[in-house]
Amino acid sequence: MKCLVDAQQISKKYNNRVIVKPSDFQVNEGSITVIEGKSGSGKSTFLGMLAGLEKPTKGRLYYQGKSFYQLSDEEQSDIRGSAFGFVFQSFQLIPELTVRENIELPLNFSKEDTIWTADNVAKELGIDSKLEYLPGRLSGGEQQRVAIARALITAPKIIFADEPTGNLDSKTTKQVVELFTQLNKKHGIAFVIVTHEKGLIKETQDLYMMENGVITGENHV
Ligand SMILES: Nc1ncnc2c1ncn2[C@@H]1O[C@H](COP(=O)(O)OP(=O)(O)OP(=O)(O)O)[C@@H](O)[C@H]1O
Repeated sequence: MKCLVDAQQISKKYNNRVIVKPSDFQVNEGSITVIEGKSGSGKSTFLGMLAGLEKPTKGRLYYQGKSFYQLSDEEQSDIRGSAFGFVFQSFQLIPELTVRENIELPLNFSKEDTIWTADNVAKELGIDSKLEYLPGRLSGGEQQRVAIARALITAPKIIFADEPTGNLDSKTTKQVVELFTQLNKKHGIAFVIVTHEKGLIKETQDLYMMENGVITGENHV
């Protein structure tokens, strides 16, 4: 299995407070990785470091063999824009833009060609009838599907999801989880999901726990 992201002894401190202790971590092509932990355990910070959004205080992060945080800002944004997709708890859709415009936003930041269009990605996620709506008219579950469509449109290798079901009821949570596993199986997209919910994804082989900035669990490299 090919390793996409290889973190070596990454750690984070804020004002001398250790938020994430030095950790090694790998994300493999086509894998589903889940990191469970309580609020404040350091999950979002850890995910941000893996996703190239937050520079570790110490340690190295390699993306396909390149030392990510030693690349130029432009090279870093190119990788984030083309190879990574992001899904957040609060959806982070732009209320003034239509669903179609929200989905197409990342295309402005990606240099790579993509196989997806707003139409076919929306169809895949069952929101094709909502493309011309503003996000405010959609339910929470539908809004998260729009956010997933937006993450998908650049055909990323990895989608990083920070509490993606945190604002959803249990039925919608199940649907979103099914969608992730379906996208993983069908398109080989890797997912890294942080959550406070235990047992969110049963299919995962890569389950970790985060507690007080320490990550535990077995990495199936
Ligand atoms: N930019 C920052 N400056 C200072 N402290 C920060 C910063 N970002 C995070 N922290 C602190 O780091 C700790 C871990 O935060 P983090 O968001 O990573 O945890 P989490 O497990 O994702 O929690 P939650 O699920 O509540 O978001 C918290 O105590 C938080 O206050």
